[in-house]
Amino acid sequence: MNSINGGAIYHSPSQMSLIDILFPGLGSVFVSAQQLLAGNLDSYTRLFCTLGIFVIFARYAVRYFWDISEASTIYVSYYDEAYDMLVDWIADQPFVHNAHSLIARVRSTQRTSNLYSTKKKPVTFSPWDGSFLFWYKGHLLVLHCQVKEHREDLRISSIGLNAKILKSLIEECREKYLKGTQKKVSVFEHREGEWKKARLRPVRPISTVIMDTELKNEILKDVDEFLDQDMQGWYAERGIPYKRGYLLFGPPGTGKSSFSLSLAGKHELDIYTLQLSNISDSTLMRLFSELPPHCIVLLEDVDKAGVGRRDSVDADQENESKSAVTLSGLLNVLDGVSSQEGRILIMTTNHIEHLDEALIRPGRSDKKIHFKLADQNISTQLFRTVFKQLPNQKQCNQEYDDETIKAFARDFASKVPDQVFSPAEVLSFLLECKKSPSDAISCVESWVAKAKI
Ligand SMILES: Nc1ncnc2c1ncn2[C@@H]1O[C@H](COP(=O)(O)OP(=O)(O)OP(=O)(O)O)[C@@H](O)[C@H]1O
Repeated sequence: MNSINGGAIYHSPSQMSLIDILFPGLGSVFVSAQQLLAGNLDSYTRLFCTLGIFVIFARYAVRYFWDISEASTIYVSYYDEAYDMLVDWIADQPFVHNAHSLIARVRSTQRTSNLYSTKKKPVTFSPWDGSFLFWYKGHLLVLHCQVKEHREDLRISSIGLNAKILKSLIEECREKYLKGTQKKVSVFEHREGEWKKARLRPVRPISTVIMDTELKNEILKDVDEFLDQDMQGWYAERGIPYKRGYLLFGPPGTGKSSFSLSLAGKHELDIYTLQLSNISDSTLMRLFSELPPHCIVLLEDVDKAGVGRRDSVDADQENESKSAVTLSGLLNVLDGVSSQEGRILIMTTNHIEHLDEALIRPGRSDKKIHFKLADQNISTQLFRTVFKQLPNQKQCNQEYDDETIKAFARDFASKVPDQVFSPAEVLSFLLECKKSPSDAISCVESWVAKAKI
């Protein structure tokens, strides 16, 4: 109900709030319009009221025009890497600062440029759950963010039926993203049955993974050959599935995961990693069918999943409660047509003896690589890795030249018993003494004595 008192117009509160709920901002437009019509405002107030009405109507008009006009749209699913590309690009756009609905993320894994940020817990903002207008190369575009069950799908629209400008935007996002992920390995994990990029890891040079040199070269050559450009055709002509499998086995801390990551970095491949202990056969099948061509699939600790030896009844029963993936489910996936061509499978285990023969036979595990505890050679190389002189870096041990470090390394290694400590343990000790190679040598015997107890 309206009432007029001394020239002022009042609306009943319930009426105004209903208008505001249905059309945010429109209530105040009505008030201003009524006051204008009543003609009881001074000239400044009238000007402000007119401008206010114009702005608010313009906002509704743009939205209305957008809705009725023909628009081109590109949809980007949360589970597609294009989502990461777009979100990474959006976070740097000026329109983010004016967005009315934002999500704050601490060191989001999607962002590429924050990887080495020195700021503690950097927060990034992205538009969230709403529609946002922005200009791109002279075109007015709208970004729609739709939140569904804690995830968000994105849509970008432009006026007109030609999607060229949208494609050009996505291409720009892709280029920026690829620049940001250079010299890094993208690690994908499964989330709710879909692959999702979980993190970016810096490429670790394969030379820093210390193992038997001959064995390392043999594996690297095998992978090089497999990934050779002509190889896909070679396999196809012979009707052999184009895939390769490696089983890395050995005690914890011997470099199996490090080797897998380095290999991915060397060949610029992404890693798709799976813990078999928390997925079902059908999810496994689906995830394998969605792998891109040319990637590394890393199945870590396969012995811990429910895929132990068939002849071990106790182990099977114990495993059944731990995992929904069955041995036959895994074998089907490894052999099946759903497995992408050109994929490299790496399985790791601390207990090769717990694995079924079927899983480790050639064709599924083409090469079995034993990662061993540290011997003299590995200890020597680890020492040299920690204390080597690097150009353009502030050195902790500038007083020692390469020859001296080599001699120290031999001395150090002679004091570390063979096949007792993992490379991870030796490395951890060396890092404690990283400022002084001579301390490493003088303290190693007492460390060995203590660590062996
Ligand atoms: N052979 C090695 N050469 C260089 N560094 C190594 C080596 N082995 C282990 N390390 C170091 O030890 C740490 C643990 O290694 P990693 O995770 O690769 O071992 P793993 O064999 O995969 O262990 P797990 O079986 O427990 O998964 C890493 O930080 C890595 O740098």
